[in-house]
Amino acid sequence: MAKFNTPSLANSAPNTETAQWRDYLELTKPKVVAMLLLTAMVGMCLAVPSLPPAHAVILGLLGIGMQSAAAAVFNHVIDQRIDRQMQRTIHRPVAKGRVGTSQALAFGGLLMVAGFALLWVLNVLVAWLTFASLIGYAVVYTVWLKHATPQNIVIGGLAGAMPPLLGWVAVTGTLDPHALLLVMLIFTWTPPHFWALAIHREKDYAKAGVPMLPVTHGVEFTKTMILLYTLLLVVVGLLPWLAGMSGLIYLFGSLALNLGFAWYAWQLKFHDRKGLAWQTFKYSIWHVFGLFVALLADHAWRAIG
Ligand code: HEM
Ligand SMILES: CC(C)=CCC/C(C)=C/CC/C(C)=C/COP(=O)(O)OP(=O)(O)O
Repeated sequence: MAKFNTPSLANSAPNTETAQWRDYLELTKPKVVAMLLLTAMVGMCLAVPSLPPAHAVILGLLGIGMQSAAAAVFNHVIDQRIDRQMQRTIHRPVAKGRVGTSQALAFGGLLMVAGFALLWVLNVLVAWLTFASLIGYAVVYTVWLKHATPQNIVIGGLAGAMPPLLGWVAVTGTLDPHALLLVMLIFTWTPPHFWALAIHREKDYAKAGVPMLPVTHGVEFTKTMILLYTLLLVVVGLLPWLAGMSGLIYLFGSLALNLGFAWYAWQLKFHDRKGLAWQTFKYSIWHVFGLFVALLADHAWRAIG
């Protein structure tokens, strides 16, 4: 059994370069947070028959965005040692020492408190649920799950899947089963999204001693899991339509996107070629974007129709 690393802040890199504002922006994982905010906004729009109130949209997106960004900053601090061991992450601001651990913690702390306060103004439920997601990603996933089990990203994926529900609660102040269907979509999407990348970067994870599925169970098994999850996604993708939450625009949009993802996964499993795992990962990002745009377009069409 291989020995896997546990996180530690020891062995910090010397602070040899000066931090720039771009380094602080990078710490927040801006593209990931932008996608999380799109899913949150779709949750807000689907929560009400017409347009959600402007103050809930503005405060909600700011608060969810700041808390997500804070979680990403804490992830950089906690992961700095493994980030230094992987080609993909070696140049990150904390790993390289351009931003010190205390500066990053202060920056993350500020975002966390400000984000929590903004959401608290909206309603207590959204403030606590968003904070729980932050803890889920920054502490439960990054500190513990990531190093404990190859199911790390399946369980930890719940935090990243929460924003549509958070957006929904920001607007209504209550939990609704329809919002859980949106969470299920991202929850099922996350394993093929990440494992495609993990196959492409398998050596990085092996070197850093992180027990990702391709490292612990091999690439072939991981490809089978990717295929199974994309097939499951085809089924889960039908639920918003079956539940009457979304109409035909969503149904056909999601079927096309989900079958496209399953096709990539099939190729990866049975007709792999150089670079296909990376292409599958890239597809997953356009896929989740398209899926939530389809939900939004469908909702808008039904609202004006
Ligand atoms: C536990 C759950 C997740 C894991 C482990 C994960 C993992 C990753 C990793 C490692 C990357 C970096 C790839 C690179 O360096 O090029 C990435 C990129 C990305 N992920 Fe995820 N992800 C998760 C959830 C999500 C969610 C929920 C979303 C949004 C709905 C998302 C959206 C993105 C986007 C947009 C990128 C591209 C970022 C860029 O190009 O800078 N991810 N993901
Ligand atoms: C409040 C709230 C909704 C919190 C969720 C925040 C958040 C940024 C979720 C995205 C998940 C993600 C990018 C995981 C990758 O982490 P990784 O450490 O495996 O990847 P890395 O090696 O690229 O850092």
